[in-house]
Amino acid sequence: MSQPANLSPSAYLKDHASAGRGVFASTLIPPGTEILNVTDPLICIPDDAHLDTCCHYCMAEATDEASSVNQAYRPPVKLSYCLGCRVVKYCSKACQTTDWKQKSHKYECVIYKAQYPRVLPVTARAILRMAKQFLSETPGSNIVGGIGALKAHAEGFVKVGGDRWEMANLTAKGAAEFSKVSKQVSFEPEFLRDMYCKLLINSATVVTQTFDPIGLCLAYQGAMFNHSCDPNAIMMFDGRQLSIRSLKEIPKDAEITISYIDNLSTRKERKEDLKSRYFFDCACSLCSSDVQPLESSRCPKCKGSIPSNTTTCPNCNQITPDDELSAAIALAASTTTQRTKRNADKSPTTTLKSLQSLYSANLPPTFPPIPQLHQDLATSYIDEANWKTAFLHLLTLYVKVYPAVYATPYHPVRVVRTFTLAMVLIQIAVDAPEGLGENIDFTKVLYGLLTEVCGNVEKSHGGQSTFAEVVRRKMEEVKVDIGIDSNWEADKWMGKGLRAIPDLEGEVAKIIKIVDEFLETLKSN
Ligand SMILES: C[S@@+](CC[C@H](N)C(=O)[O-])C[C@H]1O[C@@H](n2cnc3c(N)ncnc32)[C@H](O)[C@@H]1O
Repeated sequence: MSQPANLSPSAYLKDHASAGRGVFASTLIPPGTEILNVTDPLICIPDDAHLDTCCHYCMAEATDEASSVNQAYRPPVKLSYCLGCRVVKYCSKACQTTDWKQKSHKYECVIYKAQYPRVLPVTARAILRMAKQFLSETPGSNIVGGIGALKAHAEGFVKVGGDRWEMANLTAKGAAEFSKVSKQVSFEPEFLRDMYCKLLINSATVVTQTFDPIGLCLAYQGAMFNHSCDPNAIMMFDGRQLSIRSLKEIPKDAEITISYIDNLSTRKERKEDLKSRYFFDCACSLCSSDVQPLESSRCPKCKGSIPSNTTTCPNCNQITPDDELSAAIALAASTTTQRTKRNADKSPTTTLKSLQSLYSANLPPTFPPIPQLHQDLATSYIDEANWKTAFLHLLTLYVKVYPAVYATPYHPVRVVRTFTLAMVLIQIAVDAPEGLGENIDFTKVLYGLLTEVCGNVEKSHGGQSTFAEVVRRKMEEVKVDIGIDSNWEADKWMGKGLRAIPDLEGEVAKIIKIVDEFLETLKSN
């Protein structure tokens, strides 16, 4: 089987027993290794919500739109419309020229202009770009071979029918119709429908370095990796550059897997999601296991953890009545359904009420969707500059959730969220340090959090990444601002986490107390 050029020599492509092609380790791969790097994915474009705020080529966010973390330390980005269509924007002439010549904006521009002020949805924009690039290449080229080999699951789409199949037909028909204004080439709906199916099965959401979704990407090299709910690698983005990095040590000849979905969900939800979106029954090691760590419940008597496959507490032998447990689990499932509905009420008041109900039903902080609700609330409170409340939700995740769900301290999501926690702490220290439980030594905790982030960022994001640069600069700034005492050598504990720093024992105990008290208030409300 021919090997993609961008794949590291430590990985190889081969046919999998039950999942088509897959990528395998040709040697033992240490954690934090870059396995794939694609600087120029076939398609990488802003989604509908970010057409106005991201460069259509490099995906840079306009300065005033970027989240505070992304905005912190990079040159200001100003976007200007393409004067042809007035739909897409660029941060520089260079990006505009490359997109025009190499990425087929020259082709799209007239189509977008003809539809203006209506804007084509991201899937229609993506399939036109995909089809154009496919037809512009000579047969046998990498692009033609790459797109040709992608799974389409057309029979799956037909069989499922309903909304998804209707959407495939509608999008393809619409895009084919729009393409008729081009003097270069127009497409048949059936061809575009095939592209649409391939896009849905093989594309990924482009995220910022802090994991905020901004666009849609199709890189046939990245689409060769199969899924696991307990993946050993992760797909990341730095602008339009896609990489796949190992999350743990991967033994020689083991399959390298990424996760296609939100892993912080129950087995039932994960399996349903994978079946309906990717047409396979997940039989990964986690789905096959009797015990689902996130679905452990909490013993009402001793507060210990009860594994998901029993109702008896292994610690005190208390038996939780079956109906009590089933009611709590059903409440969690309906909260997830409600949260993921397109038009759901996402206000902090409603989210907080849901969170309080789940805690009142005696579920632990790791039970889905409790982590997601804390994250949703933290995001809303950050937007409102309500730093203290945001801090309490982020701190709960930091203390109670991340160590359980992201086993390694260098998991990129854990590192990014720890950085956000540190940034929020800075705001509190600046605005109003009093009134947060017992007085924490903000300086030490902040420096401790940043040493943790700095020590892990090489493995999580790569030392050359934009995020690593942001983190290093922030650390230098904080060192100067707080006048680091040269006797206090926190650098020694770089990357090990707050708990490992002896000087911080007292502060860590205070933090845990703050979180425990916060959870009690949520439960009793
Ligand atoms: C993005 S592609 C992955 C590469 C694919 N195996 C190939 O041959 O091109 C996604 C498709 O691969 C298959 N797949 C991925 N992970 C799988 C898994 N854990 N078990 C079974 N099939 C899987 C499914 O058919 C899914 O729709």
